[in-house]
Amino acid sequence: MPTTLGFNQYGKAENRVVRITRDGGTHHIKDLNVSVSLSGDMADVHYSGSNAHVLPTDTMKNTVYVFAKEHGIASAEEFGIRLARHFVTGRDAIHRARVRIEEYAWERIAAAGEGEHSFVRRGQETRVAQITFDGADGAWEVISGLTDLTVLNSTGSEFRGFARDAYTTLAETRDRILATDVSARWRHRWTGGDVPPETVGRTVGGRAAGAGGGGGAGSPAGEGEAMPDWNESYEQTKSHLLRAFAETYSLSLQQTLYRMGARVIDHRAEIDEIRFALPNKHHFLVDLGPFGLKNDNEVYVAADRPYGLIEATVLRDGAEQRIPPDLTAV
Ligand SMILES: O=c1[nH]c(=O)c2[nH]c(=O)[nH]c2[nH]1
Repeated sequence: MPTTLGFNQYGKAENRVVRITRDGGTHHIKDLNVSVSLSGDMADVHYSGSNAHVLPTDTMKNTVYVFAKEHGIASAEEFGIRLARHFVTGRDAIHRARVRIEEYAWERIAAAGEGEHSFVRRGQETRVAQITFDGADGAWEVISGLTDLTVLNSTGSEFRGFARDAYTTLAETRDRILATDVSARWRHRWTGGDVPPETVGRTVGGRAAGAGGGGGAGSPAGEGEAMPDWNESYEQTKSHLLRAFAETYSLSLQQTLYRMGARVIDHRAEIDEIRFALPNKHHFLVDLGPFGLKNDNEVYVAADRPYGLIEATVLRDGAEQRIPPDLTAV
């Protein structure tokens, strides 16, 4: 039966890298989970088993660790850009690279008294980034985001006036708990331009680091948008999300979602699109009547499932919708 190879990519998933930067007795920590996927001229390995174009996934893993040593990790985005550019510009057979990164945050234990090298894992959100570089047109796509940013408003939320059918039993409420684990991805307008200096062709331990070739980044320096300050952009975006959640008097989680997205688009010029998946973490009032007690919005049961799942994209006017609908795929 005739068959053809469809879209394919390969890489090393979940390279866990912890980079310590020593500044005298003060240490800084970056803790990432990096997944690399490459695609390009890979028909032969699938059809005939020739590995001539196949850079081993083991090499990708090594590259992650060597780049962490040599360049440090200024931000997940910058690290991902450096890796994606290296793979695409370093080898003719690789046409496209996608680098996904999760970053786990650590906070200093201030009162440790043991020097500045003790940390406690921050229990808040996980920061994520996905960098895609297409060598054919030199286009970069940087999507940043976060998962599991858990937030709760203990009042200022209603849900009423909803559609009803024969199966509707939900009571209207003018005062409920609104809680969610924010999962959001935002796409930066930046698509190339002032990429940091090329590293392909430099030497590592006396050996050539890349397989030659390369040339510069995807787009000539100076063209296009300035590259954002990724860390500043992340912190500001997170802060706008939190403030919009807190400041919106909510008529539904859908409305709150839209306000959160619109606030980011309004305040952050570098972001064109933001997508959310917000579980509605229901809190139900406990019936304390059997005990002769009134429950004046004081005692709730936090249900873990089922949960409502509210998903939407908010776009700058004229921007294209490019973040995939399923956020677990980004
Ligand atoms: O904010 C909400 N949106 C809904 O669509 C919905 N549906 C539901 O049962 N409760 C809620 N709450």
